[in-house]
Parts: sequence; structure tokens; C-alpha cells
Amino acid sequence: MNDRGIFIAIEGPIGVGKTTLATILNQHFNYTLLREIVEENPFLSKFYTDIKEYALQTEAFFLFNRIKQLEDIEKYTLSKSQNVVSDYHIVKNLIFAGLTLDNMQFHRYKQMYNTFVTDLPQPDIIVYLNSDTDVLMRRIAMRDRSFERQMDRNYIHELSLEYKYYFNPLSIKHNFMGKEPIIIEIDNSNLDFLNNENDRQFIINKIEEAMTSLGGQHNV
Ligand SMILES: Nc1ncnc2c1ncn2[C@@H]1O[C@H](COP(=O)(O)OP(=O)(O)OP(=O)(O)O)[C@@H](O)[C@H]1O
Ligand SMILES: Nc1nc(=O)c2ncn([C@H]3C[C@H](O)[C@@H](CO)O3)c2[nH]1
Repeated sequence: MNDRGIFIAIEGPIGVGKTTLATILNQHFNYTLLREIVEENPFLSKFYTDIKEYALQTEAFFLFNRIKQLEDIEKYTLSKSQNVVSDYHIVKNLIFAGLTLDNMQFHRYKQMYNTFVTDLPQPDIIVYLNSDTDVLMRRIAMRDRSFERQMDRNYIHELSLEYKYYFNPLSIKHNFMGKEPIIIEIDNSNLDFLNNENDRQFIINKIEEAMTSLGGQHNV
């Protein structure tokens, strides 16, 4: 038996529904909700006007904020047997940085990532959401964050492909620090777990099945 809390992370490209699903799961399971910082990143709106120019600052800011958040969640929540659902996994730093940094910057960034990330808590379950690029573009437009108004379709498409690569079964061992979480992959293009009770229940059932298989390790 393991007295640590269960850690569930939601991942997938921009606008796929991570925060929406994490909030629903938080309400359903009554877990602690860990949300990524967005508006607080002082480089993000500049980043979207000139990706190459602002990539390094943007990626570094996201990385160090997430490290701090995950250190805190370990110290104050998981180690105290409280369960957590988060709307990100730290591997997203590598996924974005691989797209936005040049080769030399990415090489150095990865060394830094590997140094810091080994000691951070890893989720037991990752829900990997994906959707067609056109659906992602529609949802990003509908949400209407000011700095995402000129979102480049090609950037979203490339990002989706990078996510597919990172969540490919062959890459998983490599990218999740030797600890292989249970990965639940869901194509969210035609689901509406916000408004449709059946769609919501479909995802909750999948997560409950995964939790049952963790049962021996956790106090579930
Ligand atoms: N399954 C769904 N069906 C319809 N609309 C959805 C669905 N999931 C999310 N949305 C809507 O799409 C928009 C983006 O969702 P959300 O903010 O949860 O995405 P996200 O993955 O957290 O994005 P980001 O990566 O930018 O943080 C929101 O307006 C949300 O209401
Ligand atoms: N460049 C870059 N690196 C990241 O690690 C990262 N994480 C999130 N984001 C962007 C996507 C959404 O616009 C918004 C909310 O997810 O922030 C990122 N952008």
C-alpha cells in the first residue's frame, strides 16, 4: 500500500480541453486542482507576436514556474495523501521548446529540464486529449484570449504532431523518466464533456477503471 495521493494529469495541444476536463474531474472526484499559470507569464503575448525572438524567455519562465508548482504540490498535497488533478504534465515544456527554440538552445534547455525534472512527482495517470486541428482552431477562437487571436494554424498543427510523437507508445518510456504512467488517450474532436452528460461519464468511467488498476499501489 502506498500512502501518497493519486496524481492525474491532463495533457494535449492548445485548446483541446485540458482545463475544462481538469475542472470537471476536480468537481467529480473532489481532488486538489493544479492549474498552469498563463496570464502571469510576462512573455507570452510578446511571444505570439515574434516566436523566435521571445521563445527562450517564454520557455524558461514556464519551466521554472512548473517546477515550483510541482515541488509545492509534492510537499503540501501528494505527500500528505491528498489526490491531485492537474491541467498539464511537465513534459509539455519539452514539446513546446522543441518547436520554438533553435537546436543549440533546445539542447541546453533539455539538459536543464533533465536536471530538474527527475526529482519532481510524476502522475500515476495521464489523460492525453487530442483533436483535429480545425476543432482546436475553433475552440481557441471561441475562447478568445487576446494574445491567441492571431494563432497560426500551422503552429497548432505542428504542436499536435509533436504531442502525437511524445505520446507514441515507443516514446513514452523515454519521455516519462522511467516511470510509465497509465495513459488514457481520447480523441476529443466529437465529444462535448462540458455539456453532454454521456460524454462526461465516458471519460470518468475510463479514469475510474485506471484508478482500479492502481488500487494495489494506492489508498483508493
Ligand atoms: N469537449 C469539448 N467540447 C466543446 N468545447 C470544448 C470541449 N472542451 C473544451 N471546450 C471549449 O474549448 C475551449 C478551450 O478549452 P480549454 O481552455 O479547456 O483548453 P486547454 O486545453 O486547457 O487550453 P490551453 O492549452 O490553452 O490551456 C474552451 O472555450 C472550452 O469551453
Ligand atoms: N511556448 C509555450 N511553451 C509552453 O511551455 C507553454 N505552455 C502553455 N503555453 C501557451 C499555450 C496557450 O497559448 C497558453 C495556455 O496554455 O499558454 C505555452 N507556450
